[in-house]
Amino acid sequence: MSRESKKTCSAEEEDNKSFIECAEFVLPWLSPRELASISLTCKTLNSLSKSITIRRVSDASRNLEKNPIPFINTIDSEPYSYFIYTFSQIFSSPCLSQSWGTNPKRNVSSSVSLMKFGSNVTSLMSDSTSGCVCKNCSEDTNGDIRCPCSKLKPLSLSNMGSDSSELGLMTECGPSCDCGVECKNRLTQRGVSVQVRIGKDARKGWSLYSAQFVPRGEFVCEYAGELLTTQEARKRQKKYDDIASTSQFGSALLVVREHLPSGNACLRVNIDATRVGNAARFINHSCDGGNLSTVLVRGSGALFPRLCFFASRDILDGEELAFSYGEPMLKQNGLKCFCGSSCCLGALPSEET
Ligand SMILES: C[S@@+](CC[C@H](N)C(=O)[O-])C[C@H]1O[C@@H](n2cnc3c(N)ncnc32)[C@H](O)[C@@H]1O
Repeated sequence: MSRESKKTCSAEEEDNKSFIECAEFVLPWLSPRELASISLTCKTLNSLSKSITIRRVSDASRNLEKNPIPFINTIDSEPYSYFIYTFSQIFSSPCLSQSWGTNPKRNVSSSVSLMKFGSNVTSLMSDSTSGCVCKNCSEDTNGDIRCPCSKLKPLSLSNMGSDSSELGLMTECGPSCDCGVECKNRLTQRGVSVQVRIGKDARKGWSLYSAQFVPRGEFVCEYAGELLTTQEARKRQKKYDDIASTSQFGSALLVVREHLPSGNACLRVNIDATRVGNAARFINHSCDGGNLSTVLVRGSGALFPRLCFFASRDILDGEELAFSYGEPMLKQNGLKCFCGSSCCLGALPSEET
């Protein structure tokens, strides 16, 4: 090979390298449809798109959780479910975006969105004076947390129209406390705490399974998503109902009501995990209450409580995770329930939002 053609060749290689680098940066921001269409334009982009799909399938959490959360679909050809990942609740915003499937060897990660979501979470504060000044709240010999933040008086609660006794209340250190994320009184603030995987069921769609033994009482995960005003929640629910009436579509909008002991509703929290959420958006309903209990967790200085799931009994490795979406108030166009429990009522609970 002449010196001239060697030179041209290495210039081409350089061009190709920067093309791939540029594509590696841009492609993880694309939706599955955009990724599929761009993969048709050239061989290089096709193989890059395939590797991005493989990375997406291997971890729904985009490296944001301690353990990867893989998708396993043996039912049809949909490789993964596309949504924006957040490990806690965030204020809704029309223009959220997040990359997914970047090459872990390159220094292009989801950290931009993580920072964005992180600041969004801390801005959900009521005041900065109610927290503790402990440096790291510790447990006493009985296993109780020694911290003023874990001693707030519980309110009585109800969620999604269900019986008030079903929803517990916990208080933790929050954004206005001095202690850090490793504090013992921040059990529910470190993301999904057990190993899980997302599988597909022929009738229920995507479902969340435990990938380890989980003892009764253990914290599993938060129900993360967009916090909506009631007006926005009603608007979205209507849109979701319309879509569900003509196609197989599962929304993930939960309404939680917090009551005063008198029984009058005092706070309503609308969490929509349909577009932005975490692994909990894949937890299906079970008429027998499933294996998860719901607990509202209030953090000192936080404006809104967070909805968290704890194991209501021992959960075996491979078991599907489920909870009760609430009382069945059957609508004419209500979705069929396939929970398979002996007390199944045949329809999913659906409340007027
Ligand atoms: C929070 S999402 C759960 C994840 C959902 N399966 C998916 O594919 O994304 C709620 C939706 O899942 C479906 N679903 C949940 N529990 C179900 C059940 N027991 N039987 C049938 N469908 C169920 C319904 O479509 C419901 O609107």
